[in-house]
Amino acid sequence: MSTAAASSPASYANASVASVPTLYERLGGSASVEAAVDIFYNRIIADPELVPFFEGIDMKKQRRKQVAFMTYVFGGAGAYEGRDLFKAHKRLIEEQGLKERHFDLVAGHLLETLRSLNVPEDLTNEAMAVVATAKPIIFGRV
Ligand code: HEM
Repeated sequence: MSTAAASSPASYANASVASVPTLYERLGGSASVEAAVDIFYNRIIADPELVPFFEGIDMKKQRRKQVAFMTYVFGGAGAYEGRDLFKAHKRLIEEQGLKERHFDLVAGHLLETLRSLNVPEDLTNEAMAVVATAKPIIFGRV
């Protein structure tokens, strides 16, 4: 019954890759990630505890960098060309008092953003688990 192609390991692997969409695809692709990043930064700059860190930062560029980063970590792109997250936040830690507490506030804004977009809870949890992996990197614990 089975053809040579169907039973060959290579075609079997390809078929399974094609049928498992990435988190990026399941979230809705570029339009959804861009919408989420937009709301996310609007929330951050409206938060009095967080806005001081973004003083003097070009928010248009920042949004673009965050879209690129999230696209990558959610599986939508093969490469991330931005700065290493430890280096990108080093100045904030050393000179502006960035603490893990601020990270938790930022993560909370992402959670509320995804909820406000009615992203299903299982996808939201998956996205939050990916973002949590950034914490030890930013604070130099890896
Ligand atoms: C959820 C965790 C976080 C992620 C995934 C993240 C991601 C990023 C990325 C991708 C960049 C751009 C890197 C580049 O220049 O190529 C960046 C820069 C930056 N992030 Fe974060 N970040 C996170 C947490 C935070 C927190 C907690 C703060 C402050 C409250 C913050 C403030 C900033 C600022 C101010 C910059 C610009 C730094 C500069 O250009 O000198 N980030 N972040």
